[in-house]
Parts: sequence; C-alpha cells; structure tokens
Amino acid sequence: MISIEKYHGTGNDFVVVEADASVEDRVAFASRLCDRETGLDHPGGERVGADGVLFLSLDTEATPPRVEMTLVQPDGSIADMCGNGARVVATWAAARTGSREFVIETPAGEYPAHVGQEGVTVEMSKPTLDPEQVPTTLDEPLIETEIEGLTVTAVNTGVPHAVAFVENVAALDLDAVAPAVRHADVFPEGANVTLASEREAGPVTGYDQRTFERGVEGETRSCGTGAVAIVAAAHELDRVRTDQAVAVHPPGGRLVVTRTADGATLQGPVEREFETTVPADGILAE
Ligand SMILES: N[C@@H](CCC[C@H](N)C(=O)O)C(=O)O
Repeated sequence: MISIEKYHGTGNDFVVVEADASVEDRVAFASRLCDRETGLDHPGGERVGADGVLFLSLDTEATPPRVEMTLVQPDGSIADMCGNGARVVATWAAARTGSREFVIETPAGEYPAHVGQEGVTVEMSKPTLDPEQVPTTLDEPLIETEIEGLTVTAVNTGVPHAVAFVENVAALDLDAVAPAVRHADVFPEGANVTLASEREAGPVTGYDQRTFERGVEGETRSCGTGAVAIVAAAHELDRVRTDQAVAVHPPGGRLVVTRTADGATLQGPVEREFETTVPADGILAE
C-alpha cells in the first residue's frame, strides 16, 4: 500500500503521490484512481475519483525549495503544465518545509510560486499566440476565428487553449460542442477548450469560465491555465489592460489573473481534502 493525499484547487482535484512511491505503472494507476465511478474512495465512503495524479519530488536542499511535478491525466497523458496543479504543489510543499516560496519544475519550464494569506500565486510564463508554440498548423495567430462552430482565439499558457468568448457560458452544452474543437485539425497536439463570458457590461470586471480539458476529456470544475488563457486572449483583444487584476470564475470557485508585461500571475485558494492509502497498482476493492 502507498500513502496518497487528495487536494483541490478551486475544484480541480488531484491525487498527490511522492515520486519515489512504489507505483510501477503510473498510467494504469492514474486511470484507475481518477475514474469518477470506480476510482479513489473518500475515507467517508463514497467514490470520488480525480482530475489527475501529481507525482512530486521535493528538493529541500535548494533555496527556495524546488518541486518536480509530473501530472498524469486520466487518459494516461502527461500534461506539460497545470496551473491549479502548480498551486496544489506549492501548498503540499509548504506543509513539508515551512517555506512559502518554491520553484516548480514542469515539462513546460520552471514556475515560481508563493503561498500567502490571499492564496497561492504562480508566476506563469508569457502567454503566446505564436502558431508554432500554441501549436496550430497556421502561419498566423488564430484570433477570433470560427473552428468547428466556436469563434476561438488560440493561446498557449503552458498548454494549448482554444478560448471562445460567448454571451453566457452556462447556456452552452460544453460536452457537445467542445470535442470537435479539441480534436480539430488546426491543433496538431489538440487543445483545451475554454469558454468565457463577461460578468458585467462596460469595463471588464471579470469572466465566468468553463473548460473542457484535454487528458480528462471532459469538463473540470476549474482550469488554471484556462483562466490565464482567457485573460491573455482578452488582453490581446484589448478587453483588459496590462497589470489589471481580473477575477475569473470557474464552476469551482474564484481565481485572480493578472497579465503582466512579461508574463501573468495566477492566484487562488487550495484545499487539502484527506489522506489515505491505496494499493500500488491502483486496483481498489469493490
Ligand atoms: N487543469 C489544468 C490543466 C491540465 C492540462 C490540460 N488538461 C492539458 O492536457 O493540456 C490547469 O489547471 O491548468
């Protein structure tokens, strides 16, 4: 049996495992534990599943401490970056070190993170619309262009997002419209599909968000890179200003995103749910 913890960042939930735990097959482990019907069970009794498994390796010798983060998603893919996952990682590391500053190492690069009273803040990389980096198959940035019925702007915030500004995010059947965009030929590596609607008319005060995630292949209750993608796309379209703090409201809570001159910050709460033990192969008793 191995020890695991369960955390969520605004409803985007993760099983957290030490990287040196004796998990032989990470893909099978993640797909079994993340299943919402048959996966990880809460100590209280009910099956809960998760949006992914974070395998973490903490280096306390470094100043500030560093954590190598590997997110294995329910379909077995490894995400290059996860904004909410990075916020969970910083909270997990703070509980082990007493430090409040960390560097999180991901396949997409290194991300400084800070654990404060106001929540956990991750310094994100500079969002890019460069077609080679999103990536798309195009020569020009994909801006407000119809793809499979949605008008999208493509932006990479560590992972690719197709952002669609709509009148009311709640009015769309996301599971029906998103898969065709997520798999569209223009996105050779696929894309997360993120809907955004302005919460108030006039100067933008915030956005409602819904995201259909690649790797989960369904809607999650929050997506940090998606929240950053909304603000990055809005910035590109002159709807928000540089250094303007923008509240983004996914179904699971509230995030604050600021598009800075050379990057972006992502801030929001994290909660530790429980700890338990599971079999190393992730096969749970009925
Ligand atoms: N939920 C994450 C994003 C995880 C990666 C994504 N599903 C992908 O494969 O691109 C977040 O909070 O950013």
